[in-house]
Amino acid sequence: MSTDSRPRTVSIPAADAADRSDLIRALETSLGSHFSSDPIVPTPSPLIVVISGPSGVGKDAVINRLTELRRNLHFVVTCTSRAKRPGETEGKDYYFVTKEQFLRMVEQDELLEHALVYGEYKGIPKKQVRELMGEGYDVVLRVDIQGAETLRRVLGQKAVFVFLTAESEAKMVERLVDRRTERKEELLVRIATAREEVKHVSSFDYVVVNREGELEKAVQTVEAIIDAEKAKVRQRNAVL
Ligand SMILES: Nc1ncnc2c1ncn2[C@@H]1O[C@H](COP(=O)(O)OP(=O)(O)OP(=O)(O)O)[C@@H](O)[C@H]1O
Repeated sequence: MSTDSRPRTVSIPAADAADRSDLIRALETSLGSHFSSDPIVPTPSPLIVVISGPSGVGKDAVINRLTELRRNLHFVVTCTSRAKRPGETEGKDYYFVTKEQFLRMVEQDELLEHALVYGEYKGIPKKQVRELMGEGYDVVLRVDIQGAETLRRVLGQKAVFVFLTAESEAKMVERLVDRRTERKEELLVRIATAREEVKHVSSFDYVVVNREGELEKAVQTVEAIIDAEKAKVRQRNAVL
């Protein structure tokens, strides 16, 4: 590569008639340096996407589809002390641990956030987030509203916070009921909690409505948010 950056007087061939590489070479010579193929802006930093919202709005459904579509996005599997539901897989949906194992992780400061939710512990292992981001992956964290508030305190603007909601309370309840994974007492608590939780939307960066039968559209909106975040001049640069 030439180090002499002084412009030279060269004759530049006519743009409409000249051979393409002759023209480029003459432009380079005239400007005193080669045209660099290096990226003009650095590769965007790995992103932490926090997806939250009331029970039954479709967080799992959105995240499952999102990670199918975006190879560079990894779901950070939460640890929980609750029992496995039918169809759930260890290490894919959750890491299922005993209460004692969970409390040991808390003691050893291994969790980014943790909470007691409907009588069971849930928490996000720091190690997994660090390792994935170290390998250049974007990560998606799935937390309830309480967890999102804790993460906002811990991470501030280092992560992007997305509030997912159904289009109405009625739709949200229908989804929860149709899922048939909660007993009636649990349903009551989840619905009462959801009524309070929707009031917290203002502390999020984005809100996405997951309308009945329109899961793909909700997923596309979250993808658009990630793309916009990647195009930001000032990146969030999360370092844990
Ligand atoms: N857009 C949609 N239209 C219709 N059904 C949906 C839509 N999105 C999700 N569902 C269904 O609604 C139910 C609840 O969704 P999901 O389990 O993903 O919610 P969640 O927010 O993860 O709930 P929780 O916090 O209680 O685990 C599931 O049976 C899911 O398949």
